[in-house]
Amino acid sequence: MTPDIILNDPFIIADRTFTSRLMIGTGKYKDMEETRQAIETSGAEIVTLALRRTNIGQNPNEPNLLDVISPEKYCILPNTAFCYTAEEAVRTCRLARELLGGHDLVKLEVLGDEKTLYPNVTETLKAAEVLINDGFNVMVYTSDDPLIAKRLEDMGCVAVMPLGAPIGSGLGISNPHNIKLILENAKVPIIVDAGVGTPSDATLAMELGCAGVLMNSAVAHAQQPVLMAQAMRKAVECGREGYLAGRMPRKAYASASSPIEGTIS
Ligand SMILES: CC(=O)[C@@H](O)[C@H](O)COP(=O)(O)O
Repeated sequence: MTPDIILNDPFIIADRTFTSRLMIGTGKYKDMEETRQAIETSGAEIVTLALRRTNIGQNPNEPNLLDVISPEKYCILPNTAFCYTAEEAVRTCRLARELLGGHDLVKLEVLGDEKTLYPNVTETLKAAEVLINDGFNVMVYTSDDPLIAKRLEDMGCVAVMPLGAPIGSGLGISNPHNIKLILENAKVPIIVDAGVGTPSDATLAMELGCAGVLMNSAVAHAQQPVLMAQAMRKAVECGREGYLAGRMPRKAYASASSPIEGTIS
């Protein structure tokens, strides 16, 4: 039987309710079929794509990802990967809105350099302001700096997405303490985006209290992407359930598993 606490645990982004807290990218797969299978197996409902590298209708003669990942089935989240200035990111979001018939949920990422793919926070703040004023619902990729995360929330971003580690690194969550600090003051969903390498990384993010996890490389570059998609689905669910259940207190000393108190007589 599913406990009520799980049944009453909606994941809401920009007034839309989702069941899955795993969000997944579409890059780096062997082919479209593998992309389709992995995404379906992951159970993700929000699927992100880099508009600058993915054809969703800009090139009518090329295969269109939306033929495989249908907007009727998934919430498509266009992202601004490969944008290095606020201006490029804003232009990319506007193009996405046009191509997707007015869809206004976007993932903003403005990158600093090609080596680290770290967010350029100054340009991210600029772009977020323009996009919010233009009516977009902005989910924003950012550093794990708690002050910047709060500022992005206060500006009106609908979700704040601190990195776990650099995009594509698979290094896991390098600074869980910062993620905790971000979570402490957050009123919007905090989603770890980037750097997840293993299911246990995803579980940790969820156990910390994150609302969700967004990943791409850990699934697409696994030796068995579809199997990894399944593992990630379970890992995110498992971490969420563990978070809601509440961990036992840590103790400095042992405590017998069958103590006298509480013995059933
Ligand atoms: C897919 C996406 O939107 C990116 O932010 C990023 O690619 C995710 O990072 P990983 O590939 O490290 O999971």
